[in-house]
Order: sequence, then C-alpha cells, then structure tokens
Amino acid sequence: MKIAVGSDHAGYEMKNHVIQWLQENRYEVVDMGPFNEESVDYPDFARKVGESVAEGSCQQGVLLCGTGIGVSISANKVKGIRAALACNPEFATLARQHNNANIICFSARFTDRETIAKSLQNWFAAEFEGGRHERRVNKIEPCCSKSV
Ligand SMILES: O=C(CO)[C@H](O)[C@H](O)[C@H](O)COP(=O)(O)O
Repeated sequence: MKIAVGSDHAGYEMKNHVIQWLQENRYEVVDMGPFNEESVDYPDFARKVGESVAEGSCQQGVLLCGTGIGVSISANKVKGIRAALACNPEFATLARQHNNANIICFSARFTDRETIAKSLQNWFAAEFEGGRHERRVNKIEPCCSKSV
C-alpha cells in the first residue's frame, strides 16, 4: 500500500519518524515534503497529499503540523478527502471504523512519538464498519452556506 506523507516545518522531524515507522511496517512511502525545517505553509503540503490520495496515486495519507489542525482543515478541502485529526490511538481506530478517514493527521507539538506510532498501528488495523456509518459518510459533501 502506498502512503503519501507530508507536513510543515513544525511536523518535519516527526514526519521522519512516521516515515521510518511506515517503512519498518512495510508500507511504501511517498514523501511529499518538506525536506528541511525551513518555515513553510501547511496548506501547500496538505493539498499535495490530499490530491495524491483523491486521485488514487496513493491509497492513504499522513499529515503533520504543529497542532494537526491546519493540515486537517486544508486536506479536507480536497474533494473526496476525509482527513481526521487523531489525538490518541482510540481516535485513530474510530477515524477508520466510523469515518473511513483516508488521511490521518497528527500534532507534532502535542502528541508524542509512541502515541503516533500506536495510532498509525490502530488506523491501519481497523476496518470501516459501514452500515449507519456509511450512510453518514455518504452525506459528507461540499455545500454552500446560506448564512455567509
Ligand atoms: O499548527 C500549525 C497549523 O495548524 C502549524 O504547524 C504552525 O506551526 C502554526 O500555525 C504556528 O506557526 P509557526 O510559524 O510555526 O509559528
């Protein structure tokens, strides 16, 4: 399975740990950058990862930034992407079981390496439960707010 991985400067170091974990667990990794710790803008990398998953060149994605919030918001702007911010391993399991998330996002500044590794393990091990969750996931669509 091919996994797209991206971050911003805040997630750069943790991205390298994530890539190491993925490779040790025999996933094929496509590193979408950045490739050093210089300050960058998280939407650029979230979009790259989101598009590669939406287009099918990668099957799943992992994104990191300082909080994980910026990359989640950005990746979810790509049609077909369900990016979930996982704060702990239980969130990661549920992100797959209930939301069928195709990108998992982490906070590099507030989540430790072991928690991220366990979360990745859970996310890959879990299966989408379908049923009522499928009905709900199918209702997630871009829409136009009348109140704007
Ligand atoms: O957490 C983030 C966005 O949700 C980013 O990773 C940034 O770290 C955050 O916006 C802070 O920016 P800074 O340039 O690292 O101070």
